[in-house]
Amino acid sequence: MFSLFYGLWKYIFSKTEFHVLILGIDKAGKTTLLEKLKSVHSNLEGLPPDRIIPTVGLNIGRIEVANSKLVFWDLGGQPGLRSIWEKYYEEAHAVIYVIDAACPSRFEDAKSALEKVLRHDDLQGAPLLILANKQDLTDAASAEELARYLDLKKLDERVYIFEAVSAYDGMGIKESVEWLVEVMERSKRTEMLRARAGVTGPGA
Ligand SMILES: Nc1nc2c(ncn2[C@@H]2O[C@H](COP(=O)(O)OP(=O)(O)OP(=O)(O)O)[C@@H](O)[C@H]2O)c(=O)[nH]1
Ligand SMILES: [Mg+2]
Repeated sequence: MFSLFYGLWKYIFSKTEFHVLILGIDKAGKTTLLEKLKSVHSNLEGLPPDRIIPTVGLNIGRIEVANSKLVFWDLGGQPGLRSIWEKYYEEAHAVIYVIDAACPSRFEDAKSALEKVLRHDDLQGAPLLILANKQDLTDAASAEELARYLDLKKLDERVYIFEAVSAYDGMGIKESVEWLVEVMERSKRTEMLRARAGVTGPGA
């Protein structure tokens, strides 16, 4: 009896943990975004932009939003490091794909790297948040312009959105994370990952 109540208590009060991959080509602003996410959503001060160096390994950031814990995995985007991305796909609930919206000469590279991510079987059904970053710069493309440019095919049933953000001043970041949490909570991908981890209802 006790274990039934304990199971129920745990089920109701434990926060769901979501793993979110932050991908994008080098210099898109992924690590700067991660640091801003931490300062917007927790009391922790993130690293200031001038202390951030290009990522070679993995940066991890944790925040809590409403009833959920989010663990972000930020990977390096240099061409030689992109082959590491797929090692994290299986465990990811969702993907944030960051693009430097002020650098049109790299849109093609960003597009083909994203298409490759979307083709991978291990990311099937993962919700996708595409960020048109660096909106603080006057020549940055808007979310709509970027969406038109990328003209993504093969999104099939995937839930996705384009958002305009600035990892410098924080524009659009709160709304983006709220969207992500909402879609992850009701995504089939989350159900699938839960089932695989053996997490079920109160009896578990
Ligand atoms: N103006 C502006 N610059 C930004 C913004 N976000 C990042 N940057 C700058 O863009 C450059 C690259 O930022 P990073 O966060 O290191 O980029 P990254 O995507 O993590 O790069 P890799 O780790 O090499 O994959 C740095 O000079 C940042 O200061 C932004 O929102 N606005
Ligand atoms: Mg980085």
